[in-house]
Amino acid sequence: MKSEARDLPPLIGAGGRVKLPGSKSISNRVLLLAALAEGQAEITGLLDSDDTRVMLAALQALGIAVRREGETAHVQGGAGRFPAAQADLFMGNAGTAIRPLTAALALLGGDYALHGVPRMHERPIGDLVDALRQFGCEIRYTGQEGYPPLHIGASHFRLNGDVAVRGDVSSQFLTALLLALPLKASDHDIAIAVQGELISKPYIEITLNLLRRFGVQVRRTGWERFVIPAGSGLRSPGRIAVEGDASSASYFLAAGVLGQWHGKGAPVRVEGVGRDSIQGDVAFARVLEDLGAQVRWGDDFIETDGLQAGLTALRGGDIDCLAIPDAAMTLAMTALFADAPTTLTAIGSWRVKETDRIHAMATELTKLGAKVESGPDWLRVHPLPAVQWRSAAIATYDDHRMAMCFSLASFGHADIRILDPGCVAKTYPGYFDDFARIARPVPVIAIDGPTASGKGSIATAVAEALGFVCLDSGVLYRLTAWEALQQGVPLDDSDALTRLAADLPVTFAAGGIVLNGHVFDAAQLRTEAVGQAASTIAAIPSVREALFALQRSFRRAPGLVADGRDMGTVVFPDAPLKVFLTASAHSRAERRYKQLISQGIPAILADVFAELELRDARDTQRDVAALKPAPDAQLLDSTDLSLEQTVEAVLALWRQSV
Ligand SMILES: Nc1ncnc2c1ncn2[C@@H]1O[C@H](COP(=O)(O)OP(=O)(O)OP(=O)(O)O)[C@@H](O)[C@H]1O
Ligand SMILES: Nc1ccn([C@@H]2O[C@H](COP(=O)(O)O)[C@@H](O)[C@H]2O)c(=O)n1
Repeated sequence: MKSEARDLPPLIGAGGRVKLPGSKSISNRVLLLAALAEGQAEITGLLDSDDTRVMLAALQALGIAVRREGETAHVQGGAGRFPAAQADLFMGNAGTAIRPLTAALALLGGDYALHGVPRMHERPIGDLVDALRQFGCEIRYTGQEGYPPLHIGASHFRLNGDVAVRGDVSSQFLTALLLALPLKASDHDIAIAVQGELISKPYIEITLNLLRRFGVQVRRTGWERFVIPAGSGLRSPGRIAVEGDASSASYFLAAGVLGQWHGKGAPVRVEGVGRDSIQGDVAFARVLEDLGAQVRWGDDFIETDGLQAGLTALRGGDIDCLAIPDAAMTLAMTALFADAPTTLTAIGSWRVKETDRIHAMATELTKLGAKVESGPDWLRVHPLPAVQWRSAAIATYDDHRMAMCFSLASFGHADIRILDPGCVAKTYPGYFDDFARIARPVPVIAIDGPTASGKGSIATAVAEALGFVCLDSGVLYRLTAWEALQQGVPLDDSDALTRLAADLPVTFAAGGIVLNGHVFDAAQLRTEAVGQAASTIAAIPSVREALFALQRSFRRAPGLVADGRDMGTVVFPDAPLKVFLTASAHSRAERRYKQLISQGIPAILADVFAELELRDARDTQRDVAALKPAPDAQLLDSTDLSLEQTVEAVLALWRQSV
């Protein structure tokens, strides 16, 4: 089931610390090794995500006793066998679970069915199956040849020289064999010969490192031949800690660079990986450093802090990503902010990941306005100038890394909506909450209140004092009403009014409002007829919805002051300062009366008062986005304050809030 879309506020900076969730690659390898080993294992820092749950559920279905307490799991090893000789195993879309389990089950033999989500059935496994068949394993494709689902039958284990496995499609095939073959190496050396250039070598390093922890010393000749020595057997190390996930670290490390030079930021530190990490994706931080980022390394942390002295943007260039296929996706995002095109090479494996990531990345970057080129195993991303950014709803293709990567687009100059953000549960269920904790959104001062309370005048003065952008949201309702009156659209024709609002041909230039390509005399909007019509159509939910994105598009660095009726309650609910500005009805009527007269618009005070009360009633009593203070709004009564005093009061509240 798809999750609800998530709108990300544009960001002006980033700063803080993130404790990384456990590494997916380490978690699933350690779980399998512990399940097959002799003895009990206590695994700390274990990742809790879809992919690790899939592995845990499979191991339990295979009869392994696992007790979980938060991030710690206690596994009673099966000492080289699974108690259940028969099982039906759902593998979701977890490549790190299905591949090594297939190898272990096939070598042990039994009656096992392995299947997953539809995408899993499109991810190749034929090279692994071919390798296992050389050992006499019985494996049958129950769907499409070369892909899951699979049925595993009896094992007629035999050794016949080196076993060949391809290394150029996925390194997980080799990992699967390395993890499972100690089960059969009691009497003989078992050798694996890798065919083709091995990709993702650092992931093989993780596998070898963890095998060592479980007592198996694999010998290797370069990256072509691996030998599991006779007499090898898996023995639990007792306690084993899982490092933080280095691929997940990449988003925060990128944020620490983009956030610092785009505005307000402090360093961003990820905790759980450091200079001695066994994960290859920590090399992402070195790549960032080469591109011009300031990076600091600790034993258990990595920190980024903007750009190196003298730089104004990250450098572009060609980057060989063979060793960092997952974290390389993050480089496609930082490339938007570089000073020259960035070409990611050796990323052919992206084609067979959770989705075709080269296609997905190119498609979604293009939506933002970026120029992107791609080939079978490469992707070139051109820098995206501020004025060319387009707001976009980003599709995530049921791929956690697509969702996490595109959170970085919120450092750009557009509004970003992430579709189906829940797909991050595969490896990082709390990602968006952690990202929000280090993100510094473009600040908004929301000023709401009744008619003629002074919102517009105060908002303009506050914006000027702070150098912020100013949005008078009432103008959008007034413009829609004005167009409706011009075109003779009845004020109860909600469909026609919604179309008018959605296609409002308006831009806001330094010289004022440009409507239908012409500078518009804003005084025409200030008549009471337009005001009443505006408040009538403002009660139509679809009209409000149609104006929503336009209002949010005003939130740009360095900040926004927005005035209206629902700025703090609906449009910018995360505004760090919300002011509800009031004044007595009498003083508001008097102010409006004086304002109209000073503008040469004839008015009668009693009429102004009556119309103001009518509009107040309509605005406060409507069903949708009714005028009311947000629960966290500061109430400010300006009845006895001058304009200047009111401005100062708002500025004082702002100073207190930052
Ligand atoms: N504190 C104040 N003291 C005296 N006059 C004020 C004060 N605040 C605003 N005014 C004046 O009141 C008039 C109405 O203010 P303004 O147009 O800013 O109100 P508003 O809340 O934006 O109204 P609307 O909702 O109708 O757009 C202006 O002439 C403005 O100068
Ligand atoms: N956020 C807003 C702003 C305005 N309205 C409606 O538009 C009318 C005109 O607004 P002014 O601030 O220019 O007077 C107003 O009476 C509201 O009905 C709104 O609903 N939400």
